[in-house]
Amino acid sequence: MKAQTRSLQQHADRVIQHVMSAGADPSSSVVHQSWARCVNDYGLDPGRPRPARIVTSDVLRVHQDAADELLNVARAGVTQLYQEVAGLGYVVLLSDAQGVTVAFQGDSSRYAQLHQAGLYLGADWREAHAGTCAVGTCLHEQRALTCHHHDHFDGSHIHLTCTAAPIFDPFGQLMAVLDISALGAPSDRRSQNFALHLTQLYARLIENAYFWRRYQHHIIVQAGESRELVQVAGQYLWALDSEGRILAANTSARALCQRMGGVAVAGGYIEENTANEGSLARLLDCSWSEMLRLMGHSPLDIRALSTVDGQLLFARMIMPPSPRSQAEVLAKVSPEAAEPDPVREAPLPLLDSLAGDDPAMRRTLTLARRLCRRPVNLLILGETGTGKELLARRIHQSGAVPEAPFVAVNCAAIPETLIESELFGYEAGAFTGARSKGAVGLIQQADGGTLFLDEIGDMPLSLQTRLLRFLAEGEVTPLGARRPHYVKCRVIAATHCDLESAIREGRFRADLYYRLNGAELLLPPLRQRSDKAYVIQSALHQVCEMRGRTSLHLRADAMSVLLAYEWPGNIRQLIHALAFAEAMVEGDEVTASDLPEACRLGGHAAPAKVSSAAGVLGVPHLLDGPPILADRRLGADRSSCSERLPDEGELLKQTMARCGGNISQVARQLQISRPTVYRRLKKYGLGHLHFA
Ligand SMILES: Nc1ncnc2c1ncn2[C@@H]1O[C@H](COP(=O)(O)OP(=O)(O)OP(=O)(O)O)[C@@H](O)[C@H]1O
Repeated sequence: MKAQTRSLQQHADRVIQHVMSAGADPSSSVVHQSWARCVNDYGLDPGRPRPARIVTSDVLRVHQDAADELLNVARAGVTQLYQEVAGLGYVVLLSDAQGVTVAFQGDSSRYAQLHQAGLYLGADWREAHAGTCAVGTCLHEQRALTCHHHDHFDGSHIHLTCTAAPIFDPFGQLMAVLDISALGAPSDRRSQNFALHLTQLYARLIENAYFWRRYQHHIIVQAGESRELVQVAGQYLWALDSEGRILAANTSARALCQRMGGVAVAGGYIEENTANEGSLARLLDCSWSEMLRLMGHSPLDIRALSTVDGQLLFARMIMPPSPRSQAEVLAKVSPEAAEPDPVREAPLPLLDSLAGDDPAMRRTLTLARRLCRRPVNLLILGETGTGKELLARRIHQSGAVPEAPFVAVNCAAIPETLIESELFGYEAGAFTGARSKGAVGLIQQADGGTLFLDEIGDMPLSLQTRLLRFLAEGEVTPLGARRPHYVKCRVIAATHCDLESAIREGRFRADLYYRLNGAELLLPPLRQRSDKAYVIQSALHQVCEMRGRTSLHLRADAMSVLLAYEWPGNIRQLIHALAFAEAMVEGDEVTASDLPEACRLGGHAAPAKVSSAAGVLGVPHLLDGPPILADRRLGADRSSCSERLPDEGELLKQTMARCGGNISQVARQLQISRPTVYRRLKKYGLGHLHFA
């Protein structure tokens, strides 16, 4: 016992001595830098060993739910790795990006001992709690490492040997850490070299399995350095859209991109030649049509291609499975199995591309995919700017009749006095001010298609009753008309309001709520999405298209700012911020200083709760898609909320300068009317400046 205490004390003294003399010297080893963090940043004391922290089962479930999509593929990898190393006394842990062990395999006869050592399901291995350790330090360093015996900071871990490797998502964000640990091992750390290789190998295996699953409905190009092995071990993976643009890449492929032509993969995400303008053709020195010709017919067609810097690669292309060819195969086995479920089987890229790996979004999109061709009304819930209207449009476009009308109505933007005539239409002379020929209502215009009722929570009670009648009976009687019209359309309603409290407070009819709510689709706020990097790249792509840019990419510092910001105005605000940066940037590389001040200062504003037809916060509201129909008809100015916003004047000035003072061009670029350009020039005192 005494000897053990003495050994712990010696370890603690050694750690402290080292931290005192070398501090956080960046040239020191990974382990020593971690020791310095433990003392200086986390206030840990090596002389006071801490018991392992195992989170409660409720907390564990939350972590496991969040990692659900990864766990579905990773569990098999954990089990297989365990089978390889169990005989050598190792256990296997998979921890999430917060350091909590979400999957575990170990010798059940030693569970008590393993539990005490923290080698257990639910163990929290963050550096800030556990000190220097393989999982925690790997999370910090984002690279594979071994933490052997006295490398550990905490004296209670010095008998362990642990090796961990990071698992990244297809955008380079760290998702999880795979670890193998043993309670005892030879003192020579070289005994762990093999463990390091094996853990890295399995981390890549899990990462790639996740990639394949995530992009199973996309074109995938797989490449490797050996023709014989490419099918089983082609280490480079790219997911592509139908134009050959890179949507995502695995770790090896991202590293290859980085090496080539100055393509930066800062922070792990794909930039420049890839996600934006970027096509695989620019990396592989072969046109997209040529690639399709050579490899597009069968995954067995393996072709030798050269990278633009001359490296020889063998590649094959895997097309997304087509429901028809699957049906043909199935028909040979069992005729009834050949009946395809058109919704579940068909790839629906319009829906799928709305999200990366965020579990909440994937759940929403799975539901949307199942329901898009079924005649059910849908209710979309989410804060302002989270993409409710876009999701509604994509559901419509993925439906059975995409060419049918999609009619969008913003219930909050239409004055109460006009909403009835706008929705239901009116006969000639139905009321004072009515057009002489009457007008077809918006509901009738949606016949055969989709009626999108945005901000349904703001619909006046009297109108709710009429809407309910339409939903129940399919009848629309225009004002002043004697006979009803029969209209068949799907209704998708959306709101940021809590409709259940509105019902309790008598502001919303419960029966209407149930009629509208065939299924509920939840859109998480951007700040909670784990696929922020994906959304940022999609938004950047959108801005490039709107502005006619062929290449624009984000430098690492800009990406860090965008990832760290809270986005109270959600994706709409993000798009405005990127549009602002596009106007500010010199050249093709957006840096942090090109972004609006609100983002750079790292504002952590409260989430937007209020109803607002325009976006809120920080950046002007200039770039929405086509204004919704009801707004257009009523001439509503959706950008009116932006009057308060600080960066609008600067953006206007920049755009004026870029367009040489051509007002029509400025109006087009900012997607506002010419009178609004003049109004804003006056407002910001820019009217007197000459931009030509
Ligand atoms: N997944 C996405 N990827 C890229 N852009 C998106 C995505 N979702 C939404 N957007 C863009 O964000 C902006 C806001 O989206 P949208 O108008 O659909 O939000 P909303 O929730 O309906 O907003 P509001 O509640 O204010 O009506 C649009 O420009 C839209 O194109």
